[in-house]
Amino acid sequence: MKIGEIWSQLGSIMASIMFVYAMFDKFFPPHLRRYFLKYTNKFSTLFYPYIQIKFHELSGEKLKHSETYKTIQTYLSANSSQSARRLKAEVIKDSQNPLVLSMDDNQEIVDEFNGIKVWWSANHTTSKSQSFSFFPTSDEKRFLTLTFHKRNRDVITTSYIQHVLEEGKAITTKNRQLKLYTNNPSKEWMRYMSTKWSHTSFEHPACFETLAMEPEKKEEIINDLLKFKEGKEYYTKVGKAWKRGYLLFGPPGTGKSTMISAIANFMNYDVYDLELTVVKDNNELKRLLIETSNKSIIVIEDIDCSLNLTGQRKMKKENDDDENEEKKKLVDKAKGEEKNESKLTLSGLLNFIDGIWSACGAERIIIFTTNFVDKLDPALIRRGRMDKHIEMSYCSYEAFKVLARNYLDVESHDELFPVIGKLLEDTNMTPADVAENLMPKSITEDFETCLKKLIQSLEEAKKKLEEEEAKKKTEEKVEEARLKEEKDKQKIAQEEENVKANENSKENDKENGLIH
Ligand SMILES: Nc1ncnc2c1ncn2[C@@H]1O[C@H](COP(=O)(O)OP(=O)(O)OP(=O)(O)O)[C@@H](O)[C@H]1O
Ligand SMILES: [Mg+2]
Repeated sequence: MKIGEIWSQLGSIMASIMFVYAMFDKFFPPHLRRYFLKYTNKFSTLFYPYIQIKFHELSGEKLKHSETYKTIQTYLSANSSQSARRLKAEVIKDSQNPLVLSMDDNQEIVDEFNGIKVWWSANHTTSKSQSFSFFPTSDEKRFLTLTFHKRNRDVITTSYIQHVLEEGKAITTKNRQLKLYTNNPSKEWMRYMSTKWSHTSFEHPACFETLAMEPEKKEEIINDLLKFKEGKEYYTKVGKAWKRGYLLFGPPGTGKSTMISAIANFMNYDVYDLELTVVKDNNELKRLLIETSNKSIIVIEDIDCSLNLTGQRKMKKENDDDENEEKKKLVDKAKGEEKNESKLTLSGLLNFIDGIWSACGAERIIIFTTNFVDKLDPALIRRGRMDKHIEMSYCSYEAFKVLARNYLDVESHDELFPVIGKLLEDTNMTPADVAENLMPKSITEDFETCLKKLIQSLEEAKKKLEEEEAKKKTEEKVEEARLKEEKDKQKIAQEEENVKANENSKENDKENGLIH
């Protein structure tokens, strides 16, 4: 018989005694009751070498649902679905696995930690509500009981419980359905909602395995993310806010947005897609920031197009050395606007990134994307703000191999892969275009047809590029010839002028009698 069962039977005996005790409550004088309790307790502790800890479902004065109870339940559910005989099924909101199985009441499961055995059981007590109500409810109290030998008290109360809570939290985070938040109110009524963000579930399937880019570069990003995720102590030690900024830049279709989704899935973070063009002023930006949660990614796509932030910054700089009255007036105006926070400004955005931003949250990543990195104000993308600059480039051979595996399940092809590799070197094709060519358009298209289709596209692209280069060269030559002609003309004109000037001077000399 299991330890838990033995002691649950002993418990029933004790309960029967207590019942008898309760029945005769009225007839026992109080001092006899005290003796009875004292000796029954002594009796049980003498022979009972186990310690029990109860974790109640409802806790605190207001009987709120206990987070600890939920976390332990999550930890146990992984174990109980295999070992408990009677299970309870629950549907959990916002979870990737909405159906959660946990052990049913009075079931018991065994867990092991560093070679120590412990027993968990799910229990409940029911007592009828004494107070009058139109909707009588039975007062049911649920709790989980942890039983362990008293010789293991220290390990269990310090390390084991900590381990259970950490594991439970990790499982909750892993199973959490990610959310995609946006501040772009698509519906008019949303403008009047108290919260500035609306959300939907984030279900983008992108991941690092399917992201096409050079393996070393990918590895470097993954390592950077892992270091960030596990960097709580490090960031505290160096006195830096636990945040990291990434700048993704490159031509359209090179995978910047796909990379953001891959990062979100890898880190298990929610995504806040911040649309700056609809943010009224700096105050609204602050409010939006305060409403974001930890473990999240704040994304500003196409930062170069979002606002004319560069202009304002430049105006401010120019003021330092330029005395021009007109400019000064403009700068004062911009400063006034910043002061009143009546507009969204570059300094507002910089504050968003490293001012109050640092103080009101942890474990957050901010990502900017742009097609034109040179257009951005250096202040916006300097290290410390945007810690890592990642260039998303045209499709390389290594990136193509990832796409071929994703789209065609092909790892290599002796004949066609080298041709594609060579053509990719000679052209600038984005991973988006390569992917489009590789995608079978009908069930009759096999992988070789798709690879040949890509080769054809690459050859066309190469031809186009060569034609463009040839055209450019011809134009350059024409321009060169035009310049040469102009120069020659100028030279001839100059020479003619010189001859004329010479003749004039000779004539003058003749008139003056210097030449006979
Ligand atoms: N590096 C890549 N790896 C895998 N797929 C990619 C990659 N780049 C592009 N793609 C494919 O091309 C599509 C477009 O890519 P994506 O939207 O990520 O490009 P982008 O760089 O964000 O472009 P834009 O600058 O126009 O926003 C994606 O849906 C994806 O299927
Ligand atoms: Mg994009």
